[in-house]
Amino acid sequence: MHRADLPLVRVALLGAGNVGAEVARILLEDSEELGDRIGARPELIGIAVRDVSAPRTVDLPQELLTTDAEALIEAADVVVELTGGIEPARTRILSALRAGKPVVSGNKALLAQHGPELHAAAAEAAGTSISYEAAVAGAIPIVRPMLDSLSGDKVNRVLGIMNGTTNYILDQMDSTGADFNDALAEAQRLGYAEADPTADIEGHDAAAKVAILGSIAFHSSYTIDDVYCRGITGVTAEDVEAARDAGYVIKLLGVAERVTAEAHDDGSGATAATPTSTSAGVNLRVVPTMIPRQHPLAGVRGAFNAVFVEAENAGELMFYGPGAGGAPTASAVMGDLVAALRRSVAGGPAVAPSFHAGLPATNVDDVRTSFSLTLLCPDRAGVLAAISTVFAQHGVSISTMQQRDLPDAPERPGECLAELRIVTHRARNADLVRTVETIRELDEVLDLRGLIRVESAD
Ligand SMILES: NC(=O)c1ccc[n+]([C@@H]2O[C@H](COP(=O)([O-])OP(=O)(O)OC[C@H]3O[C@@H](n4cnc5c(N)ncnc54)[C@H](O)[C@@H]3O)[C@@H](O)[C@H]2O)c1
Ligand SMILES: N[C@@H](CCO)C(=O)O
Ligand code: NA
Repeated sequence: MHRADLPLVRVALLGAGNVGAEVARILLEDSEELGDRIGARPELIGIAVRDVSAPRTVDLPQELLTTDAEALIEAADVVVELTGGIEPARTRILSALRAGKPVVSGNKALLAQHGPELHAAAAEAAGTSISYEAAVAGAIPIVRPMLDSLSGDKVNRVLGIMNGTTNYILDQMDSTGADFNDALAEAQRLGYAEADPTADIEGHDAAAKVAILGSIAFHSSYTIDDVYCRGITGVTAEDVEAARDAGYVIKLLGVAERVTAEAHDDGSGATAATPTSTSAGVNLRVVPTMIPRQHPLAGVRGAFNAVFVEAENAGELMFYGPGAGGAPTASAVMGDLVAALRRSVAGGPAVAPSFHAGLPATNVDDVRTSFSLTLLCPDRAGVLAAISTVFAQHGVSISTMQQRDLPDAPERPGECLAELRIVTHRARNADLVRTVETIRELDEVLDLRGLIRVESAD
């Protein structure tokens, strides 16, 4: 068909911030080429903003700006939501879906909290869809490969660096020896972290992405409340240095993994002290984790993201690239928009993701990982025996123990102290927590620090 004869599709854009302004730019610059790809020319009919006179990162035609988002949605064929937050984004998306209009969104906070409701609304209005590639790891294609390319496989684990701000901070701490506060200040100066970086450094942003990706990977609906979440504010320069000395790097990992009822044997011969009848399900968590320097995720530097997928038939896959930023995230939004419009042009109902499996989210108590911890002790006979007895009592098996003598420690002038770095075999989280509580009470232990999970230690 000649370009001039292509039908028009009316696109409403909600939000003209970092990502929205870039989406508007691409739509305005590339609409003819995109029209050829879609078979209909996308026409940006308006951009809903809060303040039409606010400064923008991209020069946008003033006549497209409006504060009446509802009228704009009403007039459109497809809606792109890039305002963020729960309301009014949720209500606006629901009204568009109920009117049969496809929606593209980057709103991870909303998807991680109200995903089931939004998917249900899309499914009820046959022919429509909600797409959100931008919501997980920005530009990296991961949502659609999980939905489509891996839909015939069985995913066992998804492991990712899904927050650029925290990866930048941990990378700075690792490569320059900076402490947490200095690295955070640098991340803010470079514009990676928000002025209020809480959602990034406390792990909430990554937890939202784990809920979204875990739902797709395991064909079950999860929300952010199902994700056990620990941020990086407690990670010290000493932890990072100790990890480096032992051949590891600390990353904030988002994990969604299949838990089977049989996954109890750690290969060490130790018997767990508490019953371990784990029910099958999926564990979802965000935790600072030591990973070996040779692991593919260890090489993910700066503000980059990566997602590592282990699937039964595909084996190990890694998806890597920019996880944030206006133009990169706009690329993911545009991919979803083109795909949704191609479907509309072709006709027929949209294909909904399947969440039929209903695998329950499991409690973190039953998760089995290795742990690293450092103890400060007096250097005298019987100390090691007392400590290792507590580990044995709780069924936690020690994999490696390194001793460093500290003859001049300020804690006890004139006394010989030793620092013990212990890495355990895989153990249940609950058993490890009890071990640590008991060890803290021992007279032989002056300090316990650097308690961090370890991936792939045995
Ligand atoms: N920036 C990134 O790198 C990135 C990456 C992935 C996903 N996302 C997601 O994309 C979305 C947009 O992110 P952003 O970085 O562009 O945020 P932003 O804060 O730069 O932009 C949001 C814009 O929406 C406007 N807005 C807020 N409420 C509104 C309302 N009720 N009506 C009209 N306009 C309203 C704000 O004034 C602001 O200009 C968010 O959901 C975010 O989580 C962002
Ligand atoms: N704040 C997020 C933006 C992308 O979701 C990050 O640092 O990765
Ligand atoms: Na993505």
